[in-house]
Amino acid sequence: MTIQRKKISIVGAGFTGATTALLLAQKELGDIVLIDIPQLENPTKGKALDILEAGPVQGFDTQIMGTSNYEDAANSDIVIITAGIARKPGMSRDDLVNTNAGIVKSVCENVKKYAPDSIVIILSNPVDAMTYTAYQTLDFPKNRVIGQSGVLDTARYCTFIAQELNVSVEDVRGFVMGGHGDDMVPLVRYSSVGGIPIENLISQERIKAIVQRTRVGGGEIVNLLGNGSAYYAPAASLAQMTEAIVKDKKRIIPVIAYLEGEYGYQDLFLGVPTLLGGNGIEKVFELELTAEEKAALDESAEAVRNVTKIVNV
Ligand SMILES: NC(=O)C1=CN([C@@H]2O[C@H](COP(=O)(O)OP(=O)(O)OC[C@H]3O[C@@H](n4cnc5c(N)ncnc54)[C@H](O)[C@@H]3O)[C@@H](O)[C@H]2O)C=CC1
Ligand SMILES: O=C([O-])CC(=O)C(=O)O
Repeated sequence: MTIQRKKISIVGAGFTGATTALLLAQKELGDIVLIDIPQLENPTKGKALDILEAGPVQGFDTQIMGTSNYEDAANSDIVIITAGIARKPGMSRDDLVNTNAGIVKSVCENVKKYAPDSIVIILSNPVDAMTYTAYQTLDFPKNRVIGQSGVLDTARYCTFIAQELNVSVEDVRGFVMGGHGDDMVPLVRYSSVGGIPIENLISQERIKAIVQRTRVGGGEIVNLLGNGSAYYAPAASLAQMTEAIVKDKKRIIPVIAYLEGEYGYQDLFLGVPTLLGGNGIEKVFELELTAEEKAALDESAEAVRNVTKIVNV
C-alpha cells in the first residue's frame, strides 16, 4: 500500500492565501500549490520558496510550490479560493461583488477542469454570494462547496467574551450563524464559558456590546489596517476547516453551506452549524431558534439573498 500525501491548492497568494499556506505547512496537512495570476508568478514562487525554507527551522516536511499554471493544481484534494480584491475603509464587503464574482468564476472554471474531485473552500468576499457563484460554476455536489465565515466570526466572538471575563479562550464556546455581514447572528443562548451560560456571567448590556463588536469585527480590522483586511485569523480559520477535512475529524463548526429547506431557506448559501469531515459538509444541524433569533437570521439571510441575486440568476 502506498500512502499518498494530500494535495492542497490555494488560489490567491495575497495576505490570506500566503498566511494560510504557512499555517497548513506548519501543520503538515498536505503538499501545497500556491497559485496567483501570471503577472505575479515570481512573487508567488518567492512566497512559496520562503515558506519552504521555514521547514528546517520549524520541522515540517511539507512541499510547497508557487505557480500561475493550473496544471500544477491537477487532482488537488482540497482547493482554497482567496483570489479577489479586499475592501478598504469605507467599503462594505458587498461593494466587492462584481469584481470578485468574475474572478471566482474564472478560478472555478479552472478548478472544475483540473481538480474535479476536490473539496473547495471559498474565502473571497462577499463570501456567501461568492460561494454560490462557485457552486454554480463548479457544478460539484453541495457537500464539496464550502464557504468560510462562521469559524472566523465565532473566533472574534469568543475572543471578546474571553477578554470581558479575563479567562482562557480555550474555555469559551459559542457560535455565529447567518451571513458574513454586519447582521450576522451570534447565538448568545448557545454560548458558555467552562460550561456556564454566558448570560450567568456577563450583563445583558455587555453581551449586547460584544455581539455588536463581533458583527463589525471585520470592519474594525479594516479601519485599523487602512489598506486591506484581516488575514491572520481568517487564515487560521481556513486551516481549521482544512484540518477537519484532511483528518476526517467530524468537527461541529459553522460554515457556509447550501441550504435546501433548512431553517426555511431554499437555494441559498448561508452560515449554519455543520459537521465537517472527510467528505466536506457531512451534515447541517438545524437548531430550534427563538422567534427573536429566527427574525435576526431572516434579516441576515435576506441581505445575503439580495447580494447573491446581483451576480447569480
Ligand atoms: N470570508 C472571510 O472570512 C474573509 C474573506 N476575505 C476576502 O478574501 C479575499 C482575499 O483577501 P486578501 O488575501 O487579504 O487579499 P490580497 O489582495 O492580499 O490577495 C488577493 C490575491 O488574489 C489574487 N488574484 C486576483 N485575481 C486572481 C485570479 N483571477 N486568479 C488567481 N489569483 C487572483 C491577487 O493577485 C492577490 O494576490 C478578499 O476578497 C477578502 O475580502 C478576507 C478575510 C476574511
Ligand atoms: O472584513 C473584511 O472585509 C474581511 C473579512 O471578511 C473579515 O475579516 O471578516
